[in-house]
Amino acid sequence: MLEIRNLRKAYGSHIVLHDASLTLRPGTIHGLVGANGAGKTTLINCLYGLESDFSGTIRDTAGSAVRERTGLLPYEPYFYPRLTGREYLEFCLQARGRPVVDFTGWNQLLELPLDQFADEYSAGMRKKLALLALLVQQFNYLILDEPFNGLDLEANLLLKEILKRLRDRGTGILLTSHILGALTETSDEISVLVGGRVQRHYTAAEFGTLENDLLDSLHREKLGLLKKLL
Ligand SMILES: Nc1ncnc2c1ncn2[C@@H]1O[C@H](COP(=O)(O)OP(=O)(O)OP(=O)(O)O)[C@@H](O)[C@H]1O
Repeated sequence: MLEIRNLRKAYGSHIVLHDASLTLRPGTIHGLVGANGAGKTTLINCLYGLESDFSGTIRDTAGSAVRERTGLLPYEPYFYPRLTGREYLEFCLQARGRPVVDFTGWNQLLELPLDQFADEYSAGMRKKLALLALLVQQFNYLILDEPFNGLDLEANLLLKEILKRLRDRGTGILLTSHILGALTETSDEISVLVGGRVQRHYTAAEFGTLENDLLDSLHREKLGLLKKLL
């Protein structure tokens, strides 16, 4: 399991995460929702070791460093200039000391022009390439920051199916999305980040309540304001 306990992270005087706790279990898809700026990416970056200077505990209960058995899809994947898609994939594997594998099978699904420069890919293609680099590595855990964002309809459907199959094979997947349907269709549990804390945790049986809770707060606050404006 990956465990986050009482995570507190501030940028200067701005406290982003106050006391966030979350567990990612093997064989589970765990959705993380929260408003823009709620701290989802910050939480992910702390979990993956991209941020330091936080308090609380973050650990892989198997005893290894989180990064060793975990792959990260960042919100905006970065590619070195003048590196083809294929070279990027090879680079990712070699950087982790893994053998270079044949990408053909996975790329029949994702259909990327692997011999073009990755920094010239469209936004959706960039996301697919970063995903492909994770899929060929067989991680125990995946952390996916907005994986559906920018993907076309077919790739969206495909990704949902890929995630479910990985989950069924034992992978623990933490994913963020602003598309509630994408989360409720794929996740086994969803945590809601509000005010720097996991305000509530919903099991799949409670997803109907989650939608109602979100709609309720929208109706109470923003739709009331909108009525005054329009
Ligand atoms: N490097 C940084 N320096 C200063 N403040 C930062 C930094 N990174 C994030 N923040 C602030 O932390 C807060 C949380 O940002 P974060 O990107 O984690 O939110 P998020 O929930 O992922 O948002 P979104 O849904 O818009 O992607 C924001 O107020 C943001 O301005």
